[in-house]
Order: sequence, then C-alpha cells, then structure tokens
Amino acid sequence: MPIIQATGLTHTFTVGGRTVEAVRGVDFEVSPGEIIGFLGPNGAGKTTTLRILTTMLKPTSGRATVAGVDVDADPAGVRRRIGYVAQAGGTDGNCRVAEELILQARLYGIGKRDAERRAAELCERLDLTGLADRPIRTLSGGQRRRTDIALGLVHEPQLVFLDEPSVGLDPQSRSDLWTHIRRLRDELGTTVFLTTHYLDEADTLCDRILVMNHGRVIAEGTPDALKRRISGDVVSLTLGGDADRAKAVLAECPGLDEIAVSGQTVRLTARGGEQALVWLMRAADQADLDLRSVNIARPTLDDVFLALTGSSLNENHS
Ligand SMILES: Nc1ncnc2c1ncn2[C@@H]1O[C@H](COP(=O)(O)OP(=O)(O)OP(=O)(O)O)[C@@H](O)[C@H]1O
Repeated sequence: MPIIQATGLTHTFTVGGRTVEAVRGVDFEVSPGEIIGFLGPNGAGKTTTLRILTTMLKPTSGRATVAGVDVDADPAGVRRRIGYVAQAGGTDGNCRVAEELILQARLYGIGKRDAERRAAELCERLDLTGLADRPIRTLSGGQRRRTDIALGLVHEPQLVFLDEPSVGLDPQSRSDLWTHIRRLRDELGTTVFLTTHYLDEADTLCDRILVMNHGRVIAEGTPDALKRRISGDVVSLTLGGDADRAKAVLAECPGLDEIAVSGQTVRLTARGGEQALVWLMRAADQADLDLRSVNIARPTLDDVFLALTGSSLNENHS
C-alpha cells in the first residue's frame, strides 16, 4: 500500500479578488521506504502540495492519504504519523540540543524516561552525541540541520517531510546530511519526501523524483530513467583509423538516434547506451576498426529539466 497517495489534488488561493491556481490536479503515489525528491521551479506549487500533505492547508478538491490516513478527514491522525522539518527550523536557539529533543518528545505525550532514551538515540543516530549539551544557537549550519531532523523524528514517524534540507550548507555538510538521510531509510525504513532546488541532491540522494511545473506533476521516475527518457545517452568512440568509415559502419547498428564525427571521435546518441554499446563493439570488431576508447555519458538532470520546463532549474532559482 502506498504511504502517500494524492488523487486529483487542487488548491486555489483567492487574494484580493484574484485567484491563483497553485495546484491544478496532482496525482502520485509514494511507496514505503522511498526517498522522494520533489523538484520544480519557483511558484510550481511544491510548497502548496507539501502543505496539503502535512495538513497545514486543505485541498480545494481531490484527495490525499498520508500514512493510510485521509488528510481532510483526520489531520491530527496524519500529524501523529509524520515528521515535518521546515526550512528555517522553529527551534529556540537558547535551548540545549538534548533538552529540546526531550521537550519535543514530551509534547507528543511520551513519558519522561522514554523521552530521554529517545533523545539519546536520536543524538547517536544523527551524530549529535558530543553536542547534546550545547545551546542550539552555537551549532554550525550542518549540526543545526541534523538537530532539526532529529526533532522531526522524536515520535518515530514512518514518513518525514523535509523542506529544502541542505539549503545554505557547505558541500561537506551536505554530503554528510545525505548519508544520515539514507541511513534513516536503510536502518529504520523511514520514507523521506523532500523538496529541493539542487539537482545534484535529487540525483544522488533520491530514489525517485517528481517534477512539478505550473501546478502539475509533469514527470516522475528514477533519476536515471528520467535522464534516459528525455535525451538518451551519449556514446563517444575514439578511433585510430578513418573516422568517416567508422561512422558509416557504426550507423548500421540498431537503437541509435544521431551520429556525428568530430576529429577522431564518433559521437552517437542512443536511447539505451549500454545496449547500443554491445552492437557498436560487435560492429567495430567485424569491420576491424581501430577502437581506442569508449565513453558513455548520461545527460544531467538539468538537461532533463530544461527539456521538460523550457528553463534550467538553476537559472530559475532565486
Ligand atoms: N498564501 C498564498 N496566497 C496566494 N497565493 C499563493 C499563496 N501561497 C502560494 N501562492 C501562489 O501559488 C503558486 C505556487 O506557490 P508555491 O509556494 O506552492 O510554489 P513552490 O513550487 O513551492 O515555489 P518555491 O520553489 O518558490 O518555493 C505561486 O504562484 C504562489 O505565488
């Protein structure tokens, strides 16, 4: 059973007599234990969808169930089962890490001793043990994000929503955070649904990506499948001999889209680069081509984004 199911979700804002259709019919499912990246340019409707799923906003129409509970019928039931980590953590900077975790757990009705045990476990899990007595305001950006995530996990939710988890972090802290997020999935089976503007984050961390634009989900799939679907793979073969003859030989292979010669290199695009490569190598061998090197490159997620939305996500992000 999916842990998130959105069916025909819409949300229309009315401001000063003007209406904005922020979400215009969103359908998707998320399976337990997936790390989902929710991508899209500014104003695509990601935050509005996230707010519906986390029960902060009611849908204008459509239906969503989260952790088996209908967001409209039982918002408190949804909130008990999910964690939500906002972009700017709403924590009190003067409070100490462990104190804040215990306080948060107590707010969920967890008894004192269990709350203390839970806080210690989370500190260990998120590498905060040495920092447990530090006031939150003294932490580095990465430590602070890990504290925010720990706070979202005190009630052991099956599903956690992270709003732009690595924004403002340096590369080392980001890759550190990714390790921790993966461990949540691998060791606890937690489902992670995150919004991000970073394509490398979506590519490296996420099992599956949902791309939103103009209030709709316009594409979804694994990062690899998305990249393959949009632009195919680029296979480059460098040869010792006559590249034009090689081009004529290789062009006979199945599954190729385009073929071009640049110096000693024949460059081909193919829907499935690995399969095409088998044919290409065989053809090269039979025709006695002097093959020196082979390279397969996949298009980047930014190429995919460009093809889908007409603009680069990086340009788009303000
Ligand atoms: N409270 C609101 N009142 C009126 N319009 C709103 C409100 N919140 C969002 N909108 C509008 O709804 C549309 C979708 O906004 P939303 O914040 O969901 O997009 P987003 O994909 O999260 O963008 P970003 O990446 O910039 O956070 C935008 O046109 C936005 O201006």
